[in-house]
Amino acid sequence: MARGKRRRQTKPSSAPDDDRPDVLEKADMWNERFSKYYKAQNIIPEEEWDKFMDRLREPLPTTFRVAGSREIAHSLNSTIETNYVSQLTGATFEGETVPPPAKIPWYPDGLAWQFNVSKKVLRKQPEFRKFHSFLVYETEVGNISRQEAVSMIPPLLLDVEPHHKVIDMCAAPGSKTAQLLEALHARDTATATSTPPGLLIANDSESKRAHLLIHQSARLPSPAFMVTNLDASIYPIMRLPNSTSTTRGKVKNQLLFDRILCDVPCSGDGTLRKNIGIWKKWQPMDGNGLHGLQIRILQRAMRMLEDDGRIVYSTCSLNPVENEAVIAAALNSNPEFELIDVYDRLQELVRRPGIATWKPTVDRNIDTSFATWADYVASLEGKQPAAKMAETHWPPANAEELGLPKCLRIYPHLQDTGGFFVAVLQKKGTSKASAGTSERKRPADEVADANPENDAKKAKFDGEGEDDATAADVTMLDSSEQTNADGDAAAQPAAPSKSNTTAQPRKVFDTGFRESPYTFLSPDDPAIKQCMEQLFLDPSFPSSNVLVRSPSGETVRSLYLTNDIVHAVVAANDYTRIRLLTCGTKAITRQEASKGIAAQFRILGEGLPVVLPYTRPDTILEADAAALKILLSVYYPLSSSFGEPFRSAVDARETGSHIVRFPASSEINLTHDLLVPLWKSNVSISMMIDKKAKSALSLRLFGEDITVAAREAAQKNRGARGNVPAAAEPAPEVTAEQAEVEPDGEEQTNADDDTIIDDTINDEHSKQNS
Ligand SMILES: C[S@@+](CC[C@H](N)C(=O)[O-])C[C@H]1O[C@@H](n2cnc3c(N)ncnc32)[C@H](O)[C@@H]1O
Repeated sequence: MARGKRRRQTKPSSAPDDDRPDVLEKADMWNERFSKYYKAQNIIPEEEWDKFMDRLREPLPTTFRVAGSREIAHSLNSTIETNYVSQLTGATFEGETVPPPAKIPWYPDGLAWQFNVSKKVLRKQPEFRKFHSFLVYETEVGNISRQEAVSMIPPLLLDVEPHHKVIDMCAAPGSKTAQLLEALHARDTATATSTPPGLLIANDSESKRAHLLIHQSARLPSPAFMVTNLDASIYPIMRLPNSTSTTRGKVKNQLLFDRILCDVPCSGDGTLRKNIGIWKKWQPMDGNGLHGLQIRILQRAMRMLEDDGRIVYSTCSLNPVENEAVIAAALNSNPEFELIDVYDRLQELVRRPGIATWKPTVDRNIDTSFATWADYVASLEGKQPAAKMAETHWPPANAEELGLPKCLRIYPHLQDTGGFFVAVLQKKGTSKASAGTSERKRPADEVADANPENDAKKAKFDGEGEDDATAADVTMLDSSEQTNADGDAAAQPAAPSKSNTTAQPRKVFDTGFRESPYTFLSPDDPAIKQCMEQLFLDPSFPSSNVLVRSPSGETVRSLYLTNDIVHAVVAANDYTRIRLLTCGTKAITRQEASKGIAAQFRILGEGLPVVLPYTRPDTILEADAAALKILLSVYYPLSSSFGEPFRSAVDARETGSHIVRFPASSEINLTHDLLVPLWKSNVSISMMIDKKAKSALSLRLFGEDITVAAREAAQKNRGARGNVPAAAEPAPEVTAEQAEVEPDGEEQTNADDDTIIDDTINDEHSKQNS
């Protein structure tokens, strides 16, 4: 049976290559210090210890979440249930039954799944191989998110609503960010993106990882999204313009957040089942060393929270020093906060309560003999304590009063998951999940804190006196110390103003920051007018929220759409100070002039859901399943390849960007209308979505990949295997003129190149502390 198949075993000398990742030397899955440390913490009952350790040595099941808008998610979920689970039920491999995917019992609406098969089964068992291709392609287009089950918990407990201002303090690579973005977009339909009134800022201090967030978010384009690249422990104050401010922070017009996720960097020992290298490397001083940063990030979040807001703190570590000790220290330094009891949430999730006693080790050999910090200091007889030890590593005297059992501890042996810790915090006296901004009077201690004399003692981040982090809370970092991607400190010119833009020139704070400026176009900018005309956009198009990424806005190439609050934040803050990597969604691009066609704007594949609500409905072309099949299987079909009435409708159009609708049809398993951008050249048309999206669509609708890319890949594979190629595939009819616009995205892939089990993008802890 499958569990036995997945158990890691000593590697037999004849093990085939494709089994290697599942096979480990037994000695690699033992760490004396780990066992000694966690036995001392008494977090696992004695009678469960062996089960706990055994489960840690087993590979983690593959888990995924059905993502995207509610409508799309539910229809894809029923495809999984009806098409795949039924086919996979009773599947066998090498004489043994392989269990089909099963729903994760506690995930809302049954939208998360898990399955437990080896790579060998995925590659060689025909039904699983097909399911695997489906998962790879749907992941590529953002309809499925491969994510560890426990990692799905924090966003669920944050209860994000479309009007919330949300920040994900340590967001990369972004699996939780994607969940938060989906919650913000809960009102999206199957075809169109809503424009939520709220905002999500995803932040990560590591530049390369922060760029991953941009890649990830392209899967769910949002006008409400921003990415910043800052140290979360000293996250600067952001302002809102006077007219937009709905908040009453200590600093005038400060942007405060309704929801904050602190999924902090941690030792990651809860991911042992996935990151097996941790068995060798684990040592307790890593957790001791991260404890201070973890506290500072949480304290910073507390200062950025709206009165009735909510913070979720999480780690994938089992170590109380990174968990309860951090919560206790943060609560004691901010007594206006409390833990929320979430025991009534996600009821089928088996969890254990947080603990109020633990024993930090003062060295790597697991010396947990000191009951208190005072005992430890006394033992030093005047010598300096070890650098990594602080009083907050120990349980505080008031640990029992802090309600630490309200935290959630997830252990691998309880429900076949990774290990995880989650705590939910709010300000005292505020309701659990209240929505909107608060009219509650600020507590007296906060009013006292707002005293300018107190502020004078506050540490400064950017020299403007904007940061309200106390010196005790933060490690100071001069902006010049913040590294940019290139480590280069070349000066960036300030964004010059231009008559037709709304951007004002501002001081450049971080001269090492090399991103291009964000310039909002004036609503009557000629480029916007031209774009609205060419793309048949309705006057309701939010032309005041269109930005370009160029110093003065004169080279209008790609147009980004934002919502009002993102516009307000960009307008009121210097983008270099907040190290803004992206904001809004890239929706439209200018197609440079080519033979016979003047430069024109076109809608990007990923931008269509955002632009669609503003497109005049009478300008959308209608087509049928036969036309879709041609558009998927040929790169640049001639209009004469299509049947009527689509053919005449296309012929009647000008060259340029158009939108086509394929109505829902049970004939091809199309549960909702499908809308895609088209490009019409002089003689042909092409569908402007990337190759992977085409393959995903083809698999979903026709049960096979009929795309040119798949045929080419199959031919290449046959060639590589030295087989005589099958009869030549019909070559698409392409001329140089037809090929003037490439469908979005250049990547060409074969489902077999990519393994859902090995999704390194989502391997959130492998590099987090690098
Ligand atoms: C646990 S991972 C986050 C995983 C992410 N939330 C997800 O679900 O995909 C922690 C992240 O914190 C980032 N990080 C480390 N120190 C940081 C700091 N001082 N400020 C902000 N981010 C930090 C790391 O680069 C890493 O990406």
